[in-house]
Amino acid sequence: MSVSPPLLAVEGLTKSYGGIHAVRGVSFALRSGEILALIGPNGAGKSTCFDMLNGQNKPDSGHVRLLGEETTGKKPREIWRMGVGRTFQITATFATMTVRENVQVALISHGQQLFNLWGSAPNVDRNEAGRLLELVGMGGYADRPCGELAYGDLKRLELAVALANDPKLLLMDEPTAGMAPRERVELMRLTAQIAKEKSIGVLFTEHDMDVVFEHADRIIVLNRGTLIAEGSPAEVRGNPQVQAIYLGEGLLYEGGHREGASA
Ligand SMILES: Nc1ncnc2c1ncn2[C@@H]1O[C@H](COP(=O)(O)OP(=O)(O)OP(=O)(O)O)[C@@H](O)[C@H]1O
Repeated sequence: MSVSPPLLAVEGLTKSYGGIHAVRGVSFALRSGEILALIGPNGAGKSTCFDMLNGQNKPDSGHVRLLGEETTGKKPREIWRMGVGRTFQITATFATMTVRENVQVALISHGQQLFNLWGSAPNVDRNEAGRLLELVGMGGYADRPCGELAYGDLKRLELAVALANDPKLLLMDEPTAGMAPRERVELMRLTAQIAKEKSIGVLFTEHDMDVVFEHADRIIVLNRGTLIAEGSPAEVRGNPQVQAIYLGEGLLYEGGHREGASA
């Protein structure tokens, strides 16, 4: 009986900068529909790891596979075309375009349609853009210029833009950075709901431990480039090694002050 490969399989991923071992032999897997958080203190290697998954950085060794297909060494655009979407720490939208047009541009890009950005974009994929905006609760904002949006709304728009690619895997680098606490929980609740409905796997890094422990199905913990723990939120919270690296930050205790601490 053949076993289908996981959505994302990471094997022995390694990257050094001169004498700095940023990521050392990291391996993990992610299933469709699963929400996996990647946490660790500052300098743990989270961003380096992320950038190797989306093709922005080349590993020294190791493999990344999407549904069994090698993505290692491919360019970001090729990896995106294979079904890996991403959202950014700093929102990447066109301020002078409307909210709907921003999603249309992403849809056009996905469909590889040729167009004149300022000429015909408003007529292309209008309905699909509207549907995606409804999905993230932004239907009422469709005709507003993006530059007028509040930060939390921009993040929801960014989610709609990432979904325009119909991704199998969504990489979210600190998706709630800069948001108010209530907005953070709301954005991740929405992301988790959409991921479950559409069977999208989500890998995210996050500084807010409330968001991590509330929304992740599973957590992996990096420290100095090495994966030191992996498990359910309860398992990771109770892991003595994890507690030791976060000691003093009050991160892992129910009801403790967790705001603003480093992921
Ligand atoms: N381009 C680079 N050149 C040299 N060293 C780098 C480079 N990028 C990262 N590093 C080093 O690699 C290690 C891991 O960095 P990385 O940014 O991946 O950690 P991180 O967990 O994302 O940290 P943070 O939470 O602060 O963003 C750090 O010691 C960092 O200084």
